[in-house]
Amino acid sequence: MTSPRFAQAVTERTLSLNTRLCVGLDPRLGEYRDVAALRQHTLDVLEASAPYAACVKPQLAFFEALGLPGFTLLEEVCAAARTLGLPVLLDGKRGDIGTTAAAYAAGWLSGPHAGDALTVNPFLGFQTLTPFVQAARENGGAIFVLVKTSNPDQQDVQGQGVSERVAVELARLGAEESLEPGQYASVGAVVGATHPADLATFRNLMPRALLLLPGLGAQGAKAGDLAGAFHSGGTGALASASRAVQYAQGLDVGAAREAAKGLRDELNAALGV
Ligand SMILES: O=C(O)c1cc(=O)[nH]c(=O)n1[C@@H]1O[C@H](COP(=O)(O)O)[C@@H](O)[C@H]1O
Repeated sequence: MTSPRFAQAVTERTLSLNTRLCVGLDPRLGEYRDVAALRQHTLDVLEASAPYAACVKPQLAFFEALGLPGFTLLEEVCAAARTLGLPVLLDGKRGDIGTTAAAYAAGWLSGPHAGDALTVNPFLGFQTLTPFVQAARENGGAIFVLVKTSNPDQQDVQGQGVSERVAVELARLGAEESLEPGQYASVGAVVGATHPADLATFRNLMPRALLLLPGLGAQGAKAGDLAGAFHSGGTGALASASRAVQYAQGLDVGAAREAAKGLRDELNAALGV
């Protein structure tokens, strides 16, 4: 097992740049006149928001929807992020049985389009997480497993204690890793920023997991409500916004930069850091 490089890089960036913001890239073809314009704007938003971001989270669905040009753009985004020093968390929410899970893990955590981390769906059972956990640990990468998603109807499937059961399993996986104080495991968790009342509970259930908190901005979550997800000093969680940055004011890249800066500042103000 190598040291959890992704978690470490994010934490170092959080502390050195004083930011807990994850910038999501969800490039929607309908916003642009063509793929070339989408490509340029996506790369411009990445560069403009990078100084305020602890990591970047490309949503694979929007790249896959473009076909081959989408995969080319994804490679460009990953390369640009690395140049900017930004860790890349691919949002794919993958999950499947046995060898298929292994193929997803190989593809997205070590293949040609790989990121540093990947979101993973645990619905098929805890054993199906194993190839993802192994790949993350072998590469020093990370996975972020869905615990309680940001959408209101998550309750249909994730209610009745299911989210808590997943959290307990992720805590068990995290405890397998030998970590220095202040380090986070290669197994993280997704907990919607739209559930502020539950954040402290999940923080306590998974003390060594980095928490990804999507839903900031467009889904109504407020930076001021997220303190329960963080450890003292403002580490341990990443609040994520996609549309609220990328399309803050249409395709205005300056507005995207200001939106990222504003969210970073609001998060810091709420945490007193
Ligand atoms: O894993 C995610 O990032 C994720 C989990 C979740 O519970 N809710 C959620 O919205 N997301 C993703 O985060 C992004 C949210 O986009 P905005 O609502 O525009 O910020 C989308 O790419 C979603 O797929």
